[in-house]
Amino acid sequence: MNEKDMGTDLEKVLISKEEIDLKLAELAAEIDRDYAGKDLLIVGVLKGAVMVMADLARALSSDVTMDWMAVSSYGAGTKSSGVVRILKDLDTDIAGRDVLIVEDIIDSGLTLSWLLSNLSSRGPASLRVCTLLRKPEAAKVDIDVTYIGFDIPNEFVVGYGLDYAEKYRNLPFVGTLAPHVYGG
Ligand SMILES: O=P(O)(O)OC[C@H]1O[C@H](OP(=O)(O)OP(=O)(O)O)[C@H](O)[C@@H]1O
Ligand code: HPA
Ligand SMILES: [Mg+2]
Repeated sequence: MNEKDMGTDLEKVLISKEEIDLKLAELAAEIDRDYAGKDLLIVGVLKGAVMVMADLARALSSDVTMDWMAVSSYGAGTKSSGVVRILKDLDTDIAGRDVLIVEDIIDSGLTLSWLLSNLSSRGPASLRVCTLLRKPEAAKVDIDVTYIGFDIPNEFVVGYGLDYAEKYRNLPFVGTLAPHVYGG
């Protein structure tokens, strides 16, 4: 294991910090190009997207504004409950704004599907999604995602914002958890 010693909890590093940095630089260049001349608002979905937001925002050359929404659908387990709760709403009125939702992961897609319908009802000029990770095999709903970092296998991952029972978010890479940690 590199960078931080997480003992035997982690099984393997799936995506290294270097791979994440390179990918975010590519995505930022695309976003800069696509929104040139626009007044983009990026919306991070707390808490998982904190690292992606922080690093993506710094990789962008354009001026953007940032806001946050907190929703939760996972609780302490490894499965989405499908019930999404707003824990913190946006401070910004997004009517007429170009909005880009930034996520750490699309797993079942239930969180984002709910969020997209919630935010689109507020009348943004445009609404798109950027996610670092996506699990194509886990999708329960089809979501149109414009900016995707990595498609990953259907395994529970942690690190770089992603948690298991609120732990491991501060790992600088994305890794898989050893089954004994979650009783697998
Ligand atoms: O596609 P889905 O199956 O809906 O899963 C993806 C969502 O689940 C996680 O958030 P969570 O609700 O666990 O809260 P957190 O961001 O605070 O960890 C993750 O950060 C995504 O927001
Ligand atoms: O694989 C995952 N890991 C951590 N949090 C998550 N939320 C959805 N999928 C995941
Ligand atoms: Mg989240």
